[in-house]
Amino acid sequence: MDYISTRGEAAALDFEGVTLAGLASDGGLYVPRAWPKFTHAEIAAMAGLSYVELAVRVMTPFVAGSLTEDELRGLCEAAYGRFSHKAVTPLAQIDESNWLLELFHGPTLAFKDVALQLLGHLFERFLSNRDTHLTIVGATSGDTGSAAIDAVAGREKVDIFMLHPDGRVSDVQRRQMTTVLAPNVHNIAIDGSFDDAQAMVKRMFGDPDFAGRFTLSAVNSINWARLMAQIVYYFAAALQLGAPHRPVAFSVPTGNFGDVFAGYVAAQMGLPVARLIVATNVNDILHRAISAGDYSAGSVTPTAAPSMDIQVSSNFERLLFDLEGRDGALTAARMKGFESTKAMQLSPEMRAGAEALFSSARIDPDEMGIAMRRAWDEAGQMIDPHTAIGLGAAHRLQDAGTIDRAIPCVTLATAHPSKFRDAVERATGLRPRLPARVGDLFERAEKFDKLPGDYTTVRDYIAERAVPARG
Ligand SMILES: Cc1ncc(COP(=O)(O)O)c(C=O)c1O
Ligand SMILES: N[C@@H](CCOP(=O)(O)O)C(=O)O
Repeated sequence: MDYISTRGEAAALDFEGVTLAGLASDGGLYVPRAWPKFTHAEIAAMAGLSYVELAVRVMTPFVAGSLTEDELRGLCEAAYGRFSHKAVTPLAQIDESNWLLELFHGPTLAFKDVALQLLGHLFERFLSNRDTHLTIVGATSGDTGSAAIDAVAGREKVDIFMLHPDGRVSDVQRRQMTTVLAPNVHNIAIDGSFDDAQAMVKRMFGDPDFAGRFTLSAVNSINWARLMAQIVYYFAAALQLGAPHRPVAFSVPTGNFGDVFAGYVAAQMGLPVARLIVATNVNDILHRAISAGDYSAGSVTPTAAPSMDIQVSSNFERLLFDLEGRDGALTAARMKGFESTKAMQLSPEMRAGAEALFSSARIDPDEMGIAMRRAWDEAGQMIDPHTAIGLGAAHRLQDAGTIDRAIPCVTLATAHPSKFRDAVERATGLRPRLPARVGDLFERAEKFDKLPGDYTTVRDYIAERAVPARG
């Protein structure tokens, strides 16, 4: 399998190459040259497999040439052995038409663990034969940071520099990052939003004074390996609900468009996905893009679902590339236009292409609260604000008849409610308890530095501490 850049200029790489590179050198994102396909019979034969075996089946086409099936199995066993539920991503039914896909049984209680636990092992495997020290630079609105830090803390040959927006992550999220005192972990709180942090990270990859001095990599969903691992749980959920003999819809709380793009890939691979609901909070660029073709970034409004307080969604570029007929030059021109004006209109053909699979909804705070209370009152399920936005969107589109109630609809439960205790308590009057596995999080010392939201200051801070590339 080889991978090409959405902007058409960077050299094609194999799976090992894209995992270590993170972002393509032309500023684009790597995607497989063609989507691998499974037949109906191949998907039917996946029913009943353990999560690890399913992961091996689904991901083998993507890693071909870089890992053997047995090597991939070993890495998946190590990654998913740390989950607290045997099913890894269990399903919970909440009414006749709706299910929650619980993606929060990993070490840091959010869906990011599913991909980042594996990514930590992939880095170690690919670095084992190289005389290279990896410098990971990442941006987080809370969950990617904690999951990535857990996955790489203490590993040799890796340093991680994680930027989070100061004061805009929950106390649990912040402490899950800042109480990890391993010497290879560097937390930076920047004055600004997640989008500011993400823009700085992307700029570092393209900055010759910086990128040329270090071996940079990414843990954000710009790194293809992140998305690859997230495809698996769409298969896991759909197979349990009758796929491939029955289509299944998914509602996905969305910020950087990574999780829902993994669902899109599952559909390209042959999984019968009836519909993908793009569920946003008031930071609704993706809802406007899907429903009206308007991909224009406004300013970011802090909300009770802070991990989705995003107005520039990295992975939308991967969808644009497909909607543009996989034309790298057209995609590059679109993205450069967006980078300078912060606005982009989708053509009628692109809108039609997106609408064939995606629907969207923007869920405001009161509707989010209603979804939380309803899940608790009707199904005894305490859900986090992000999950509530997904579930609220599913309810809205079912009530409108856009999603047929006869089709099972799976909302991705992306975080454990205890990560957002204050928001859950405000909405429901119930305060979720922290699971025992987070231990003495609130007794531990924190370590992080605060920096202004200024690119040069942040870049120089990292450059002073990172290990230079050899040779
Ligand atoms: C809890 C939670 N839900 C949803 C999202 C949105 O996922 P994505 O950015 O992949 O769209 C995030 C962060 O990305 C998150 O941390
Ligand atoms: N919500 C995310 C934002 C970063 O998204 P990513 O999926 O691209 O890493 C977070 O929790 O940090």
